[in-house]
Amino acid sequence: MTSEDFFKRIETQYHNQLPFVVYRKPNENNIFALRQNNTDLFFTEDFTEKGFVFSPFDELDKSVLIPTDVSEAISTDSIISKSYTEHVEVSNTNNLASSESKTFHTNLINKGVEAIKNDALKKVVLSRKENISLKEANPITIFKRLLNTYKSAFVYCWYHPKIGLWLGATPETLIKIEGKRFSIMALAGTQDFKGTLNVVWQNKEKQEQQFVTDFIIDNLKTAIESYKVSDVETVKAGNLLHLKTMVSAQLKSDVSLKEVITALHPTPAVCGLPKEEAKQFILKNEGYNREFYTGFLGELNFETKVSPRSGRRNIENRAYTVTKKCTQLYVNLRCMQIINQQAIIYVGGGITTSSNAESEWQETVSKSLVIKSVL
Ligand SMILES: C=C(O[C@@H]1C=C(C(=O)O)C=C[C@H]1O)C(=O)O
Repeated sequence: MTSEDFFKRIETQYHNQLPFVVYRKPNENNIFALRQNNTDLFFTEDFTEKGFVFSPFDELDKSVLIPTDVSEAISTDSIISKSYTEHVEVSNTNNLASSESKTFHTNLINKGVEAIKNDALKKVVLSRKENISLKEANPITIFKRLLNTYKSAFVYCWYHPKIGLWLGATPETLIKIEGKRFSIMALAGTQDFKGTLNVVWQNKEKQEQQFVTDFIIDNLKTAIESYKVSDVETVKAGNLLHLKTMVSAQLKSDVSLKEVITALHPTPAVCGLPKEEAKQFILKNEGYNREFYTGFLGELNFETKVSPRSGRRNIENRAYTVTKKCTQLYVNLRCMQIINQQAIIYVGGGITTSSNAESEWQETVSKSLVIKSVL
């Protein structure tokens, strides 16, 4: 489908207030969309359903599903758009609120550090939201800018008339599962990108990233056959750098996707350690509802044709190509919600015993630029 037709269909869907999701996976060209043909609100019961899942931070809240069987699936392989370079004017009307917001956030961070020093927590990810007034708020235009700006992110725009409209460009994969093989990303630690990947990381960042890797292994130990952990790598995400490792493993045959997701989400990359205590600290102290920020989203139980990994490439062998269930979920970071003429941007960072409130505040400011730069 041409990109004009593709985006026309998305615009029509939005205009008719029907649910849809449009997205592009990291470093890929194809842009996919699901257009739901009614306004019903569907939820996943046990993650055996097929569709695009949109899950909140608090796992006690329900995960929304755009089921494939009531949706039209469309795709295009490029974005050719006249409008994406138009600049939407931003007027930041909350400069006053911003100094209040800084005081609130730095106090929150100090409270987090105190809880860690008192041994109530080991790590906690603390966040805030920021409102920006938009003069023009066409989400499809903003989505195209995100596509053009963040090639290595998972870029999406998700809409349901009964929930709202979310957009984002996240650098973080929660999990990829193909059959019983899976990989999980442990991403944490942040510094500004200053032209090179060759940078020095402080112990604070190394430690907070290690917490995430250890958590993944500890929590999945009984569910997996064996596992491999990659070396720690510095990766670029927009104007920022993070530390990343990949954990790959084979799931035991009797383990369900629901068990894996329950064991993982929310990871210490977005919540903290111990998980339940950190979550309670967040719910009690952040002073707002994260909703879908730091939740996860993506393709649930999509069918993909997989060829055998080795063996002779002959016709006989090709007959063995199998259809496997594939799930690719991303953590909902570097995201915003659009309500009327307002963009609500969500940003946070990991707090450990050696966190400094001023630099943690600055980190959220840098993270907010990922989204602000396309508004
Ligand atoms: C919480 C966010 O990001 C997470 C926190 C990070 C950190 O504390 O360094 C880095 C990447 C993400 O795991 C966010 O972007 O809002």
